[in-house]
Amino acid sequence: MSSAAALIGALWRTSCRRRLHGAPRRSSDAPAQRKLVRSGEERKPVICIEGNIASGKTTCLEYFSRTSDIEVLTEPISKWRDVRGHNPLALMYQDPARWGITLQTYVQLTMLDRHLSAVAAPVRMMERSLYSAKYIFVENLYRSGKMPEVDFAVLSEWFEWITHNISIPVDLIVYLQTTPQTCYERLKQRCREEEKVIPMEYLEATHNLYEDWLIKQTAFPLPAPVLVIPADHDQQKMLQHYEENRERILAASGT
Ligand SMILES: Nc1ncnc2c1ncn2[C@@H]1O[C@H](COP(=O)(O)OP(=O)(O)O)[C@@H](O)[C@H]1O
Ligand SMILES: Cc1cn([C@H]2C[C@H](O)[C@@H](COP(=O)(O)O)O2)c(=O)[nH]c1=O
Repeated sequence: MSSAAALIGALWRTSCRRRLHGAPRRSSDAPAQRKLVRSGEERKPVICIEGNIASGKTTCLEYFSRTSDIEVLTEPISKWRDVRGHNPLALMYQDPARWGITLQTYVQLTMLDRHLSAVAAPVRMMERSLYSAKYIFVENLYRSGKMPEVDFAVLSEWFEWITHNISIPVDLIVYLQTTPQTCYERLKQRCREEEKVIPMEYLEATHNLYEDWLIKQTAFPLPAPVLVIPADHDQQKMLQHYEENRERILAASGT
């Protein structure tokens, strides 16, 4: 893993970010805490694009990559479909109780690697995050009874160790808010082989978890403020929405 190597020689530092009065608790709010950070690098703003499966995240990232000096990191889905000749994504959809832990362990590793990789441009935009992998997908497998408790416990221990000991800065979450119906239609249109078995109920469950996390803000800590962009519209209208929100997105990221 390229970025894991970046941790070698990492420094311990004291994180002193304070919580705004009345703001929802964020996962970075722990009292002054020593965390591993990448050494010798200027910290650049990180924006995570979040949203349900097939909500339009990749399309949004493509648009920004064409029109701004932004480094775009899409999800490492090609790795989830091929790790040394195995396809943990397909295996998980075929038998979630058996392979959910396998996929989610690998997702956690590859998302961590994304967060820790060197940032080339002034701003980074990345698709999803270590946080949504845990709060949406692991949580969904567990709550739906498809992940054994012991697998959930091991993944949770890993997640908590990582987030307590490694600095994973996120400056803004952009939530592409769709209905599950919209995602279902776009999913069918995209026609990814592994996802042909996904029923509407699955998209409803992941949608509800996203809403609890990012809209109601009741489920899990927020790693950053949230900007909501309604995303049920056609592509043309979505590009307009991105344009209207460009300054807010870049301002919120501190540029
Ligand atoms: N606003 C939109 N209206 C209709 N189809 C869309 C829209 N945005 C994306 N799509 C299509 O929906 C599918 C899923 O979009 P994608 O950007 O891959 O979503 P995600 O990355 O969130 O899974 C793709 O086939 C894409 O071309
Ligand atoms: C993060 C994450 C993703 N998945 C699955 C869900 C989808 O089938 C793909 C991602 O596709 P998207 O169109 O980019 O949403 O990966 C998963 O099962 N577990 C995860 O943690």
